[in-house]
Amino acid sequence: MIDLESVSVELDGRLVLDEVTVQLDQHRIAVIGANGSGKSTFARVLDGLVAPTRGTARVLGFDVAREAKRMRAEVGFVFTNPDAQILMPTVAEDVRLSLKGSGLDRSTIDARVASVLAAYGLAAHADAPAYSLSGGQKQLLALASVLVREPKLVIADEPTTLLDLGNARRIGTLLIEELPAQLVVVTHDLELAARCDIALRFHEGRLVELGDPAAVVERYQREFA
Ligand SMILES: Nc1ncnc2c1ncn2[C@@H]1O[C@H](COP(=O)(O)OP(=O)(O)OP(=O)(O)O)[C@@H](O)[C@H]1O
Repeated sequence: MIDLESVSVELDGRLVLDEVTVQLDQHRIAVIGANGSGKSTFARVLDGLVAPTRGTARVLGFDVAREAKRMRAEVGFVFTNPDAQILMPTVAEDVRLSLKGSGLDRSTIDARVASVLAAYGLAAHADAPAYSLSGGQKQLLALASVLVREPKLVIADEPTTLLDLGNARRIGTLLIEELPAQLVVVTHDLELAARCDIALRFHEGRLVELGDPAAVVERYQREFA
């Protein structure tokens, strides 16, 4: 459950989120809108990466400003650029790092890492250097490293932007149809947005529309017709 009450964010003295109030319990939540409209800032508030300047934000029952550390144990954030989150030299080590401190025993960790690498088509690259992967494979690795922790909520900021059509479809289907967790996806891919359960549209820092994704997408497209 996501519950924002009059959340405003000011960065460098500029209002980038303006009094956002919203409650969301849908499984697949799309966030759309023009460049600079505040989508990424909204996503970062949900993960505690950006603190509200005013208002309160609760995610999975946690106050994001005061309980960010506990909340992050349950939330996975996927960045647009996978290089921002790939930390370890090899593919398998990067996935394994996500389970550090999980309290799981070694054989359970081995099994989880192997199963996630297989699920994302990366098993053959397990011992390869992460830098040797293609952009799409890196995005798959970034996702695998987040999802191996089995978060309850996944926040993905434009996860298909860097991908070719095949990989974008593959990741889109994985996120929309296969991911067990709740998903918030910030995207310019309006087809992907339309496949969600609800869409939110931001404009100049304000949440200007939310509802049936096909209808929200259609009205957005009509503005540019
Ligand atoms: N750290 C920062 N300091 C100052 N301004 C910022 C900062 N981060 C973002 N902004 C500004 O806040 C506004 C909203 O940015 P945000 O990244 O949330 O938009 P967005 O809708 O995700 O855009 P895009 O589609 O281009 O990714 C922009 O005008 C941006 O320049």
